[in-house]
Amino acid sequence: MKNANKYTRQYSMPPESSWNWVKKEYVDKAPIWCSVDLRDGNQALVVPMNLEEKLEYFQLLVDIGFKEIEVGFPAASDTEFVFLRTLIERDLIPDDVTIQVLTQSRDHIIRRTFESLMGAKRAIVHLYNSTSIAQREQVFRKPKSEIVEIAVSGAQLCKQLALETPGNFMFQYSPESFTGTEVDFALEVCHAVLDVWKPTAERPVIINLPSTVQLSLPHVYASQIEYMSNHLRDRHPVIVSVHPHNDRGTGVADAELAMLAGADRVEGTLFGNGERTGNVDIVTLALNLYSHGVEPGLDFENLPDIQSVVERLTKMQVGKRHPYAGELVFTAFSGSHQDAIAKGMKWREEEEREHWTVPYLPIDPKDIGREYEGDIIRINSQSGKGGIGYLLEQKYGFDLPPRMREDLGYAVKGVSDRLQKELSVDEIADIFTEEFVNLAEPIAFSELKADEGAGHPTTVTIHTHGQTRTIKGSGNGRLDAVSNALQASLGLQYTNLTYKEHALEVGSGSRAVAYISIDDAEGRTHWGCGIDTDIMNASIKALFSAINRMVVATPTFVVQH
Ligand SMILES: CC(=O)SCCNC(=O)CCNC(=O)[C@H](O)C(C)(C)COP(=O)(O)OP(=O)(O)OC[C@H]1O[C@@H](n2cnc3c(N)ncnc32)[C@H](O)[C@@H]1OP(=O)(O)O
Ligand SMILES: CC(C)C(=O)C(=O)O
Ligand SMILES: [Mg+2]
Repeated sequence: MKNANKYTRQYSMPPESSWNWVKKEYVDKAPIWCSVDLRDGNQALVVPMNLEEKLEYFQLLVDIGFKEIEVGFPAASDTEFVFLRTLIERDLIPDDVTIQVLTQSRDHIIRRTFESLMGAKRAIVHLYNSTSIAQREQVFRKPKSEIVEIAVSGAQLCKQLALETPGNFMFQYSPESFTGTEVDFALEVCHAVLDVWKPTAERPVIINLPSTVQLSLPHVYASQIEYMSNHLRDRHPVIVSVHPHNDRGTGVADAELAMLAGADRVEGTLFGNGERTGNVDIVTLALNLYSHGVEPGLDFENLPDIQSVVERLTKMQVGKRHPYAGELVFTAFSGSHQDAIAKGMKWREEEEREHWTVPYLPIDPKDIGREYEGDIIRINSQSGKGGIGYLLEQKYGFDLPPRMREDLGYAVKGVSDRLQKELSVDEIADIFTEEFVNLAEPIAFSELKADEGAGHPTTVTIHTHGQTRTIKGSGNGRLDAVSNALQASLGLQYTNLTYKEHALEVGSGSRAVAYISIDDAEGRTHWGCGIDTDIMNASIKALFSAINRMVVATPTFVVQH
């Protein structure tokens, strides 16, 4: 990059820092949440929401549990004005929800804002003007004293109109572009406004300190917030609020560190919609708290439904890697992650632990309405036996022996690699069936007859090379007898027969499944699986499957006729 010297840092550290927030390990209580989706989010949409869409969005925010909702900038347009009038006239604002409206510090805009509030039982009137060096120099072209005057005159008019308008009004002031403002000057403007509004315990004032544009690392913002919180005269009737944006990609960090530094309240939007790179994402903030065992006070138990409503109304898409909500954020494709997740889930079931500690999954996806199947483990050519076996067990009930999982794993990865695509559980089950289950080529099992006498004498009917044959054998059990008959009659050579069986509880009808491995003359292991309503037939089919895999893998072998 040739032009780095074109840029310089545009923020200032506060005159002093106590750094007390650094010593706090985590945020131990939820802040007061304020949604600004309907204002900051809406003003940044290519096509802002219409009346019906705003009404639906408002209801969504109420259902999630927001108690403070900035419903718009009523002086900005007819749609904004009519929306607020509709909320008031149709009595759509629940008693425990306070609406908030934004206004510039300009006479006619403040007056229009109060007109829009006629009949509201309660509201927060949010007044702002820009205070940063850049805005003072370039936009307003005014000295500090005149910037203070803009804020003070607006605050005075708000106070006067609040007295003249029926309803219960609370005030909020934002030194907009706070992060580009000298912190002491921001403090001076806020004090001037507070001197007009005179907050009390019964009627507190909100001082909102936005990172209108993120200019610094998050610890700088936290230090600025801490300084403001510590130096506001008469701090207690003041609610310190933050309003982070996300220009440097650290909106969440800004909000979290600001809470450690003394912020009582956070303004943000669902999934971070908002100007440029967006406002801070309240979903992420709330679920970050939740993942530390702190009740966030907002209900995201059905996040996928909330997301689809937001996407439909805003016509914006939530990214696939977006924290908590993105399609892929609980998904492990890679083998070692899948293996650890599968083992962690099993361990959790066995140990019955209270706290969630499954590797790679910061929270239980089920808590926010996500499914395990199709959400957590997905299979491509980077996947491993652990994940593949886990999926097959979860959906189809096959509890494969570990070494057989390995063989299946290679078969599945091979298909995914060849086709260059992800495979579904059903496709994995098809590969498993095709490659390992009830294989009947070149040797098919037909019938078993238990003969009389010691040593489990057995007659087996088989089909091979278009012929039906009857072969006999005996052994230390029925399966051993069948195996001996096959080895003696067909010239097969193998050793080390291993065996596992279980009932197949998934799916209709009760069936048994058996897994068998054999080692051929060169020491290679071949696995087979058999499924049948009868456990003995299942084992024999598993043996035939293993033998058939061995025969197919040994092109030089000829079945004796
Ligand atoms: C960081 C934020 O998100 S702040 C919120 C921003 N949101 C919006 O602006 C969305 C809604 N806004 C609008 O629809 C329009 O801006 C309106 C209707 C409010 C006002 O429209 P207009 O008066 O036509 O235009 P505009 O907003 O460009 O006004 C600019 C003037 O207001 C002044 N101004 C801007 N903001 C403020 C403020 N907060 N307080 C006082 N004066 C302000 C500017 O200095 C400029 O003054 P000038 O006329 O002397 O040059
Ligand atoms: C109006 C203010 C609070 C704002 O949206 C911002 O500064 O980002
Ligand atoms: Mg904003």
